[in-house]
Amino acid sequence: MAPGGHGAATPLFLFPEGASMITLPSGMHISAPLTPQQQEILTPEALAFVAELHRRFEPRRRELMAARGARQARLDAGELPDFLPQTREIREGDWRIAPLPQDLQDRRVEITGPVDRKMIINALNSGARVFMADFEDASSPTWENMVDGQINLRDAVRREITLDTGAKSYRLNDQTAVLVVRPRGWHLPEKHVMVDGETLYGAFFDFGLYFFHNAAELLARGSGPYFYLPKMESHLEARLWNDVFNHAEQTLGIQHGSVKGTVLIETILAAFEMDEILYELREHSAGLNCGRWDYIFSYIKKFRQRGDRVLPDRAKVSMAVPMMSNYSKLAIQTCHKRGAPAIGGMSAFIPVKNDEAANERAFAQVRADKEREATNGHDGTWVAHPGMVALATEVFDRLMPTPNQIDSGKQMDLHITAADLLTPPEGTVTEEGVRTNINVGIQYLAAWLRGSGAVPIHNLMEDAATAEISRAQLWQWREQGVTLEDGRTLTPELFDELYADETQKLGGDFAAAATLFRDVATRSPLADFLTLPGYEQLA
Ligand SMILES: CC(=O)SCCNC(=O)CCNC(=O)[C@H](O)C(C)(C)COP(=O)(O)OP(=O)(O)OC[C@H]1O[C@@H](n2cnc3c(N)ncnc32)[C@H](O)[C@@H]1OP(=O)(O)O
Ligand SMILES: O=CC(=O)O
Ligand SMILES: [Mg+2]
Repeated sequence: MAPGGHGAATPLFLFPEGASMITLPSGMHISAPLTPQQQEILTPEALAFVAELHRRFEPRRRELMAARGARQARLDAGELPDFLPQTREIREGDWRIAPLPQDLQDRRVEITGPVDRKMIINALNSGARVFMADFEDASSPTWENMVDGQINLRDAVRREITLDTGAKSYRLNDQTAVLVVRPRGWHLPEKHVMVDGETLYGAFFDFGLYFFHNAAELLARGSGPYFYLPKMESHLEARLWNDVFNHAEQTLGIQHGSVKGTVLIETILAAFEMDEILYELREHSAGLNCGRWDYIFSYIKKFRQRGDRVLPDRAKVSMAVPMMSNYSKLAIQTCHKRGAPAIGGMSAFIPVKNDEAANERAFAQVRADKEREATNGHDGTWVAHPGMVALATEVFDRLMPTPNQIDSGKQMDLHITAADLLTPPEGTVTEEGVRTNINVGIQYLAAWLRGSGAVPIHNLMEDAATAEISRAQLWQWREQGVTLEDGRTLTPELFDELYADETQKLGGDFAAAATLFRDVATRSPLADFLTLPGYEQLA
């Protein structure tokens, strides 16, 4: 326990200049400077709420992370995932999630983006039905990004968010997107905050602060505290979120069931527990989403030791390959059986400046992706850029004339087996694929270390999930000594040669990122997330 114990309040001296002394809840320490604006978010009451989340739920979070490790050991030993025998009754039972609130009935286009002030305003004004404000894949978790993101969201909820850059002035339109917030996943610490001598985890920090400051206000404005829940690997992890929601509602006197969570099915293990995840959250559920990029990453990570589960070049693992299409159709079927929306995923194509032909190709790729999703039965989709909102809206308006397709009957006759989810697609690994992963991974990490969590690289949106694919593929290909399309084996020596060539092309500015990237792409055992060693280096 930290000095002061539970009984006494802990004083904190703040810096830089102009900062005052605030009182922290007993047992809490913050090792970061706070601006006066940040103190409006990190109030003693809000921090006490967050500390209580830690005290109640941290032991279970830790157990669940240990369970992930134990499961990985079984997968490394050759076990394959399957639907759980012990939850058969839930899968076969006749139940539905609680009715959706009015403003989550029609989610045909959702824009995502970091919690940056300008981008929040642009996203809310973009014409999308929903904006997912992201503390996760799209954000580098610097202290400033995380705390200033809370300031920005508080102002957005109250429609007081503005920005004047000198060049341009930003204000909210009369009609704006519904706000949904994605807190960090269960695995990511918030190293600047300690409670009773233990590190606080990002999920408690992000959820707790947003809920504390905004839940009542959102409800008073006819919306609610809505969340996207990332990177879960089991229904027990969903149960923990549900218990956090119950506790948060009770503590602040918010009506039970007001919180709505949309779970990203973005791990191969969660794909086997979609019914169970919806069931755990049934009073707080707003459906599922196909987080395709982390899903691919998870497949590689979970089967890292298996030569029979090696994926081809990243660019060849599209949503059209059977394993990905089966996963998305199973999500649609599972959700619709339970009265829940099944939201599609993110095409990485973004508008291309100064190259009309490439721009047209990007739009054609996004159109094809959204048409596939709408035709299959998804109830909405994600776009990465305001320039793609109109296109995705046109596709869903054309192919989904109703607010959602929950009662469409699409995919209801489908029978997806474990093999349908697990069989890797055909395709080769090429030298170009190896080089691209090295190049993009290093460029992304360099941006991330500078505080940008989503960046355009080679005309594609790159974020933490896509970077994870790059480095996990390299790790597995090198570890397995994969045979390249040209017949060569990817030995450590060949990897070193290609790596040296790519880093030399990038130049010295990328040295720190290159060193970190090499570490997470080659060191054994494979790091669970590149953001964990990365976070140690983040200012
Ligand atoms: C795997 C997953 O988890 S997907 C979800 C997580 N990933 C994301 O959310 C990525 C979101 N997208 C982005 O961050 C950005 O679109 C990027 C980084 C890919 C490209 O950004 P930029 O290079 O700045 O794009 P560009 O220069 O074309 O932007 C034009 C305008 O649109 C704005 N814009 C671009 N993307 C977004 C967005 N997602 N939300 C809000 N505004 C946006 C820019 O801020 C800029 O505004 P301005 O004209 O007022 O200055
Ligand atoms: O979070 C989304 C993903 O694709 O990963
Ligand atoms: Mg993701």
